[in-house]
Amino acid sequence: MTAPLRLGTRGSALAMAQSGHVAEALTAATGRPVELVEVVTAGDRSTAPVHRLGVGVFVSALRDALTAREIDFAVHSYKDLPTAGAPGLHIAAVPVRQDPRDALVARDGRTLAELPPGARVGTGALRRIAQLHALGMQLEVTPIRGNVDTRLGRVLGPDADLDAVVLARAGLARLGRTDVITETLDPMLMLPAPAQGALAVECRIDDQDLVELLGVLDHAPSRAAVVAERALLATLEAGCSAPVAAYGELAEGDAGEEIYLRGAVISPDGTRDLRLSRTGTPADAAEIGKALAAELLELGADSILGQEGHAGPGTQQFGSTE
Ligand SMILES: NCc1[nH]cc(CCC(=O)O)c1CC(=O)O
Repeated sequence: MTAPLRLGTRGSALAMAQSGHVAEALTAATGRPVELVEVVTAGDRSTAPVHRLGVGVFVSALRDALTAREIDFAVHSYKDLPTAGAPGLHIAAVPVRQDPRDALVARDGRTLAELPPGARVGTGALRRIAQLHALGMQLEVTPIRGNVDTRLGRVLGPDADLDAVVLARAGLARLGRTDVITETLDPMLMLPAPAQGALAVECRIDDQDLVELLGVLDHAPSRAAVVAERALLATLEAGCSAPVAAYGELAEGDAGEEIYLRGAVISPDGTRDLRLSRTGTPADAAEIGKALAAELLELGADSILGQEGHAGPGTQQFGSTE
């Protein structure tokens, strides 16, 4: 019998759920047993605000464990990965992406349009804060953090102090909690984070057999969309905490399969809101992302990103939460 493959994971409910799904899918496709190995990250041990720690702390402990050969592969929420890759490591698969849209969980079953002026809406990500302000609804946007249950408790719990929270639909779906969603937000109102809803399955690049084995989980359309969205983010030299949104959709066009990429850069107070889109073939995903970012820069995206909250090139791993 072959030894089980060691899948390193954080211990949070969300991380365990998505690692468990990937483990099951891999065993189903290849017959190889997989065991989950919990890796405790500095981010899990600390209660400091994530914008001070940076989401990089969640990722780097897993990458250290990979490099040290303590685990064979790891599953990350793709949107939490810094745009710079890790030396010696390789993203062997981008599995089928979940619905990348954001979700509203509001009291009394309300939709976004039903929230009155002054309604208190909690969210951690600058990208969401900026887009909520840009709606011009006089929402009182409150920064929150914590795991999914903690955030939901701010609206649904006995000590609820908020009227609504906005969080990724994919996270709720992986935890089996889509029942609490009162509205899945249209990307016209709330464009998702680059790579939201996608996972990255990473291993050592010199582990040739494993690179190939994990490849069975790769979903080409999901990878193309993520490549386009992340190329946009990287070209803007923005990190996963910046008020940058991107969403690539694949559809059958006149000239075969096409990718429709939308991108946005919004000032945290919502007063400046640049949105553009671009179409091309999935094979050109990275070029589409770069070109769209270049257009946004021509319109002044860099002056928005220079404002508060932009980590800047080289320091993106210390950005705040998305
Ligand atoms: N850093 C938070 C984070 N990272 C990944 C997800 C789940 C969604 C996804 O995988 O994109 C979440 C929660 C959220 O944004 O509400």
